[in-house]
Amino acid sequence: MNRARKSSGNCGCFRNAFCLLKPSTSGENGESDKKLLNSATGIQIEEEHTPPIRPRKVPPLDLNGAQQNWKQEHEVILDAHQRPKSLLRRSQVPEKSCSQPSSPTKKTYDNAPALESLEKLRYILHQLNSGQLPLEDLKRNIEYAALVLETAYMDETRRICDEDDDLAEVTPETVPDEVREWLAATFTRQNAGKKRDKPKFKSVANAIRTGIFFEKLFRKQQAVTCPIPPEIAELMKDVSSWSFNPFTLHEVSEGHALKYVGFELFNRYGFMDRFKVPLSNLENYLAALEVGYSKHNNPYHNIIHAADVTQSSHFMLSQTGLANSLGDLELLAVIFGALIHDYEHTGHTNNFHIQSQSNYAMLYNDRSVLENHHVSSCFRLMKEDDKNILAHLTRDEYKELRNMVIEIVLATDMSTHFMQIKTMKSMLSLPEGIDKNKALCLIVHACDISHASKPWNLHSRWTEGVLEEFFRQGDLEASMGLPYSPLCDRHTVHVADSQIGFIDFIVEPTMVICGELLVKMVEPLVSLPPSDSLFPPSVEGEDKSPSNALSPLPDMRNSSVSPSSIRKIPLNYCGKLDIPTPWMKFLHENKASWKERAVKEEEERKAAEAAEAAKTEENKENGA
Ligand SMILES: Nc1nc2c(ncn2[C@@H]2O[C@@H]3COP(=O)(O)O[C@H]3[C@H]2O)c(=O)[nH]1
Repeated sequence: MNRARKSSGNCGCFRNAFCLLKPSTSGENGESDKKLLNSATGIQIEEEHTPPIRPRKVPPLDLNGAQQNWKQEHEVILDAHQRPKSLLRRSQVPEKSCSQPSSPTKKTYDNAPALESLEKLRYILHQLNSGQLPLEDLKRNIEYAALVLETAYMDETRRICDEDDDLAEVTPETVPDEVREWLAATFTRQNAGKKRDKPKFKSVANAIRTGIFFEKLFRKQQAVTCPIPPEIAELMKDVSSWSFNPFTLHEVSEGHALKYVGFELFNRYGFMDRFKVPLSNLENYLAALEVGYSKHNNPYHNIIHAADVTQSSHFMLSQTGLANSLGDLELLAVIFGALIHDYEHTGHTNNFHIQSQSNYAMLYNDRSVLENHHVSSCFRLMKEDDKNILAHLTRDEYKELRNMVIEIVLATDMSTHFMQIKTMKSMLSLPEGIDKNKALCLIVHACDISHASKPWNLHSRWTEGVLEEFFRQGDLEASMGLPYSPLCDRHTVHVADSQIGFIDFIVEPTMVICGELLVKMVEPLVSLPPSDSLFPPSVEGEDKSPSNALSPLPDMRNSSVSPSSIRKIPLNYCGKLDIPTPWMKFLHENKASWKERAVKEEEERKAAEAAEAAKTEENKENGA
């Protein structure tokens, strides 16, 4: 069999070839550009002969001659197109294996190296099964086989680009003169200014086709990442910190905190490639979310709150080791659920909607009125093709994700709070495992009220916002003749006391349970024998639902983030599991701050009451 034909071309990865296709204004010697362009892309600009691509020289490893014997026992049977059809022992091999009829005009492409590497791979398998193949040999042979297959692929690619009959697809009228001029001037480095005979149609058409071909090939190979401007990327260095400041992000991004938290986390979790999320759809979807979160100008339930809850959920997943026991779909459910969880919040409580018999209350029969609206309208948004970020999920993946996201968003309804805590407490006390969906729901719910466990500068700002939102509702209730909802009468609320109660009875118990939940879910990963991967091996009969599908996280070599930053297990210097719970420290600090303020507020109230009493007294005397 003849060997693979050699070329003088650079057969680097497709990316190199693609770069050569960029309009080159540089380059001293047009000839060398042409040669590079020809060999890397197979475009016939002027030369008739198109040299094939040469595989990088990697000497195949002789598996100490044993392989030769193995080859003597086996024969790779080729089909009519010289493609490996089967691998048979010699005794079963038919008399004459068919071979591709070679025609003088038709270019023949030699599959010998590919076949050889196929045999090698089969032999390696054979050796592996008998446990006789050293790892080093395995590595070098697989590397060689991969190179050969890449070469075969490049040759095949050239064949596609070179075929005359395809040119019919690119009809002359689709290549207007100015494009032709540009292509000739760009790809052939002829002086575009002076009059010259037109380049051959075939080479220009090839240039178009090959450019499109490599563009697609390049995109396919290139991990899709959402664009993040440098000043935002700088802030995102803290995106995995519990003290991340979403207010600063919102200011620096000029009101797009949610968009950039979405972009950053979709990049870090590799969702764009894993779920083939079209970048423009994600941009459109996040923009629509930001419009929804801004609809009612809420001082609390707005873009920044959604960004805050999403970023806090990211911390829970990536900094505690939890991500290691979750599949890609579960990770997406948490991040996506957090992004959408308060979409188009009206700035009122569910109780207000029910008492005022609002349209939403009618629509959802007084059941988790706002939460139903959030999740329903966010899935409806994706029915618009240009916002459908889940378009490329399989049917099963979509079904599974939708189910998890609905549960997560509905679980942010405070009316389910105590039931969630009670259920989780009992699950934690039992030896059986934790219901994963309930765990994810609790994580996002905890993040939804977690600002009380953030640094004071953040918590105090959130408190202002949420209470102002309560007070606006109270003003509305008063104007509607409705009784004030709890904490909504701006004239009577004791802010510090109410916050101490919020922390003591709601937030702290939730965060404590969260911490216990994380230990229960992550500890088993650490006690696995070191040879096991970080991902629990699939147990016989375990459901193979899409959410358990795990894929390696994106190659973040070009980013400041290493894959381990999502799926790292927090161990201390003794190798013991040490899950960070920064929220506990801030909860205690914030409670102490509120206690101090409560004293001051009480003093101020007393002073105000005394002054009021004195004023009343004075009025009496004057009046009397
Ligand atoms: N009292 C009090 N309630 C809060 C605070 N932050 C959030 N909440 C309430 O917790 C609820 C969580 O769910 P929502 O976001 O729908 O609405 C939130 C508010 O009603 C706070 O700082 N103080």
